[in-house]
Amino acid sequence: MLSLDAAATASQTDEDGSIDRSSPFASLAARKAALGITAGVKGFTSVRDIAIVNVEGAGMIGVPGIASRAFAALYAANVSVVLIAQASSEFSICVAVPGVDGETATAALRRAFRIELEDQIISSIELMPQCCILAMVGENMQNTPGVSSRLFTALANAGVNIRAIAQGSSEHNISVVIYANDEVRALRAAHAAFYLSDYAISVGVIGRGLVGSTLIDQMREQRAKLHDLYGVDFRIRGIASSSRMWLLTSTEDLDKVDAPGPNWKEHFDQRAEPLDLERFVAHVNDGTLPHAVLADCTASADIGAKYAQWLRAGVHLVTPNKKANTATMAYYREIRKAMRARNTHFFYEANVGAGLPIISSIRDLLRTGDAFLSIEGIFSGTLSYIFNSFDGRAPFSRIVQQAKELGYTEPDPREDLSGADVARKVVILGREDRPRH
Ligand SMILES: NC(=O)C1=CN([C@@H]2O[C@H](COP(=O)(O)OP(=O)(O)OC[C@H]3O[C@@H](n4cnc5c(N)ncnc54)[C@H](OP(=O)(O)O)[C@@H]3O)[C@@H](O)[C@H]2O)C=CC1
Ligand SMILES: N[C@@H](CC=O)C(=O)O
Repeated sequence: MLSLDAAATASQTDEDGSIDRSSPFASLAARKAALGITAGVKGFTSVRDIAIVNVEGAGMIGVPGIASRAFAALYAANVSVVLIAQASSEFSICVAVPGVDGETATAALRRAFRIELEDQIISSIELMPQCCILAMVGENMQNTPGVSSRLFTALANAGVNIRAIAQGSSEHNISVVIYANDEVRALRAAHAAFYLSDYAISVGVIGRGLVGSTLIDQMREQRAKLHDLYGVDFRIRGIASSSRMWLLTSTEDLDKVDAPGPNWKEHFDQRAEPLDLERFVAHVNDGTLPHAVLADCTASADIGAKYAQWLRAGVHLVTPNKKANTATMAYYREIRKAMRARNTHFFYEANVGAGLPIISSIRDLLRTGDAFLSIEGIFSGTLSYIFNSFDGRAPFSRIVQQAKELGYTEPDPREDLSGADVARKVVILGREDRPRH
């Protein structure tokens, strides 16, 4: 049994009920608890090694005695029932039992309902092994609307599928049955949703050039502040270049790894292994942290072509890379479909205007009734620099070289010089004009 209790964090509230602000990070949960933001939830517990048995059939509807016979059969087989769920349609009854008793329970129920199974009154009695129960408990949850909704949303956002739900009318315990593999991810997501712990986010950075390195440095600089203000705990768990990757464990800190060298770039040089993109993504999204984010800081179309697959696997994406958003319309739509299917996010504000909030501003305007009349702007830092700097005295190639050194150009400056980069930005903005993709 794995249990995380809010009491540990709640103890950071002073005895007189005031909030201890001496430790800004540790006191976040206590601050939230004192403000009532934890919605009366005291903690979460998981019960491992559970199997569920589902008895299903339209012929059960309105027929008295089915539940009584089912439980009598389980009692006779000496199986203890841990959780019961039945929807008001009476179409199915689901019981959770200890994993070791799953086969026995299924066989006992099949024996008890042999005739109903033959007559198709009951259509199936199925065993679903390898589950666990996540229980949310708290006396003060009673009469607090929205508690279950917050739990279910958190689990959905973490990509955790709920297989059965039970809530006693006392409202002190809401239990959900989930796949055993999702246990850690679910516990962390549930805790974070009720501010009983931090939002731990597993981050993988693909591309460690100008943008990738700057992003990593900014995350390191901002980490403490984001943790304090929002309870967000970024863990960089992987960094990749075009040929190599460095995988960190979920507790390894980028600055305190067991490797010589004063900074992460040197650690990367010493510890990176040959790139295996599939393994890289699987490592970042290995389920030990509830949320996984990939930051694609390349200009690679091959990487962009993986977005739909990754979003469908429950990984969130953030990128300055324009290739995916300017691929075929079919692929553009596929990405949006994948996001909807798994509740994943795809953020690409830096596709146009670098650090300026152009895409979000346009979306705001479109959502509040404005419409595109035309798209005009200066879309290329590289071309602006060249036009402002070229006066015939220095060779054109030197000006382009300077633009590259200043970090304005694409990895391949021909993308800027040919106008392809500008065209991509305009396509990306134009495609924002179709809210129902
Ligand atoms: N520069 C800017 O001001 C802005 C840039 N952008 C966009 O940001 C992205 C990155 O630009 P920038 O940082 O300047 O480029 P860099 O050339 O500095 O870095 C690119 C990085 O991507 C890596 N890479 C390339 N292909 C792959 C691959 N297939 N798999 C894994 N890694 C790969 C490279 O690896 P290696 O180290 O092995 O070469 C390198 O580390 C581009 O899409 C660009 O359009 C967006 C807004 C502004
Ligand atoms: N190469 C681009 C920068 C990123 O989009 C430019 O010159 O504006």
